[in-house]
Amino acid sequence: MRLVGLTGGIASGKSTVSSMFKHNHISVVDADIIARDALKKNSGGYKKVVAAFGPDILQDDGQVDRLKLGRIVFSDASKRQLLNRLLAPYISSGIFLEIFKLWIKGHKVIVLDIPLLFEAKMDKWTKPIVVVWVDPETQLRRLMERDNSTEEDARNRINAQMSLELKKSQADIVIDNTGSRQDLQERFSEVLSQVKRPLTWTEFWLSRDGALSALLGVIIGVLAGKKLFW
Ligand SMILES: CC(C)(COP(=O)(O)OP(=O)(O)OC[C@H]1O[C@@H](n2cnc3c(N)ncnc32)[C@H](O)[C@@H]1O)[C@@H](O)C(=O)NCCC(=O)NCCS
Ligand SMILES: Nc1ncnc2c1ncn2[C@@H]1O[C@H](COP(=O)(O)OP(=O)(O)OP(=O)(O)O)[C@@H](O)[C@H]1O
Repeated sequence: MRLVGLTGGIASGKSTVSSMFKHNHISVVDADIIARDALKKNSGGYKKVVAAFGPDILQDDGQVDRLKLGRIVFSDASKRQLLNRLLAPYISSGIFLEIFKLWIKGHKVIVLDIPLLFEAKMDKWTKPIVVVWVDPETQLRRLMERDNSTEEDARNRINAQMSLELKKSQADIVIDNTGSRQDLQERFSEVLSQVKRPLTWTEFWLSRDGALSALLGVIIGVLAGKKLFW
């Protein structure tokens, strides 16, 4: 099994690239969706977060007001670390559960779309690591346009993450998404062929089919050994 890490900065284009993988029938595990589930009303993560941040972060319907919580944690590093600490166990177990479900189904290449791949030290599980990079001005403009946010809010969110330059330096593959969507599509086609190249032996043994072949080999070996000795 090949676990491809897909990461980048906020609004650098991870979800756009992730949709391209899905269109090409490659499974994607989306950490943002798992993180959203971890904050759903009455879940374990929700209870811990409400206990720590107080009922002021709730909407009238009892759900977490994500905009409000976002404003708090993206402008205060210690509160952000607290939120990360509370949700991390739910997010990582959610990611591993999704990987396991796809492994059972026999998927051989799985893309992990994890914004905080490096920050959460999950990069050690993935190879290759694809970083979607964008120049700082384009990143700020796209973020403000997409979220309809002020420059201050957008800068706070960008500064809450490890620098995109550092992420780029630790990548196996960099996708520069500063240009047009057409440019991105062209670069994506090159990356897709790298991601889909044949599995290495190690990756094969880690896949469901590889593990079953190994098990079958052991069973045949044991049976053949028994026949020889009895
Ligand atoms: C603070 C929250 C409620 C804000 O929700 P909101 O709907 O406004 O944003 P959303 O969840 O869609 O995240 C948008 C982007 O923000 C960035 N981001 C999210 N959480 C963090 C964080 N803790 N630190 C740095 N960047 C973050 C990511 O690039 C993400 O793609 C939410 O982001 C959250 O619960 N974050 C903590 C969980 C987490 O770490 N998520 C990232 C998954 S690896
Ligand atoms: N090449 C491009 N040209 C123009 N707009 C783009 C391009 N790529 C992405 N966008 C737009 O930029 C915005 C950010 O992209 P996207 O949502 O894919 O980023 P992201 O990295 O997934 O963000 P987040 O970290 O918040 O999840 C979106 O509005 C998207 O439509």
